[in-house]
Amino acid sequence: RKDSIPELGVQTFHTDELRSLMSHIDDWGLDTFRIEDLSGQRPLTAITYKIFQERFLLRTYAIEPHTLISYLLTLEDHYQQVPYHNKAHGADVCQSMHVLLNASALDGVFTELEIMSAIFASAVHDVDHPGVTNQFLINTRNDLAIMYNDESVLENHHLAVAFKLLQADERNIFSNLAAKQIKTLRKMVIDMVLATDMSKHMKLLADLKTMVESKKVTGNNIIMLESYDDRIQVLQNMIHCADLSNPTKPLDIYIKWTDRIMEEFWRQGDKERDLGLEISPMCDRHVASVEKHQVGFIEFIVHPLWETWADLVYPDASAILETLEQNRDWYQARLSPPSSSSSSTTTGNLSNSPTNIHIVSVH
Ligand SMILES: COc1ccc(C2=NN(C3CCN(c4nc(N)nc5ccccc45)CC3)C(=O)[C@@H]3CC=CC[C@H]23)cc1OC
Ligand SMILES: [Mg+2]
Ligand SMILES: [Zn+2]
Repeated sequence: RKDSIPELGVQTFHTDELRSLMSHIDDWGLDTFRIEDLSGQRPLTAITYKIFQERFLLRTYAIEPHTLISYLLTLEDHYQQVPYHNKAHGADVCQSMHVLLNASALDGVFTELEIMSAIFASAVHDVDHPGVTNQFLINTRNDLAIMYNDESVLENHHLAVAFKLLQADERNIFSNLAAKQIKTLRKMVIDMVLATDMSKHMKLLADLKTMVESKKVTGNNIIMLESYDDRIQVLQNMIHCADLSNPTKPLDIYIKWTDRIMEEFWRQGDKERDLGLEISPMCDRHVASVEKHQVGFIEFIVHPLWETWADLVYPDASAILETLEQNRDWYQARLSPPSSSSSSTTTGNLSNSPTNIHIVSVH
């Protein structure tokens, strides 16, 4: 083929800066937003291509670079332009999964095929997300809810789109895998993406806690996973952790994700208001309590999950848990009215970075 692939997989006017950023692909807290800007709005293609190269997956599975780029560009184009569940989120969860897979407690635990399945599942896990919840699709009798009988409607749709895109020869990155490998990969990807439905959260967490209590490790603290059920359960919790990793990232990055999810929830609330439907939790922009929602999200969902994950892979996720607790304290501090002698009030958009908050004293 004549048209050669650019070094970083995407056309960019900032090759040096993008190359430098991509050299931090193994780091927690990689700035996905910066990569989105430097990659010509192709964060998912740039990040996933880099991870496939870094893990030698193109060589191991005889994947043609053109084919991988063609699949990734098309996949990326099928992420909708919604505030949060867009291609930048897909790229972020993919890179977060890549880092989680590098935990030393998981050294040599997963096969190459399981690793490729996890990276692929993360990259595709929210493709064609319409920016509304499963409950909204069910309540409005959306075609997708009819198609999937109200069960994990979005997650089933993401999977169907991801696998349909593989059917074109020029995009079939798994064309050189053995039939059995394709069968195994397909099952694992389905099991992982279906596990990103928040309605599965409590069961996932309960099973993870049970696994931690009965944890079996080798001499050098590497986890032993005998059955498929144990192996897929850990992979399901990993993609779930990656999907719920925003509050564990550096504060300035976390705040940007919060701004995006709130705008997406508020747009859903606007639709519900217009339709005369009850406005879903956190979706009413006229009763915005962004800080309260973040503290609740961390207290009830994110921290219990990450605390359990940190137990399983101890001590690998300890620093991540530390950042999560600091970020929770930051939002918590913004909750209580500023305690000062003169009554004072805060103005400006509370959920912005700290520098944007002006505390003025009102007499
Ligand atoms: C950065 O900030 C966020 C990022 C993602 C999400 C996400 N939120 N959720 C749900 C989570 C639980 N929710 C709560 N509902 C009810 N009634 N009460 C609650 C009380 C306290 C906390 C949560 C809830 C409903 C929404 C998804 O389903 C998204 C899709 C998949 C993964 C996570 C996403 C939320 C964020 O901040 C709130
Ligand atoms: Mg999802
Ligand atoms: Zn997601």
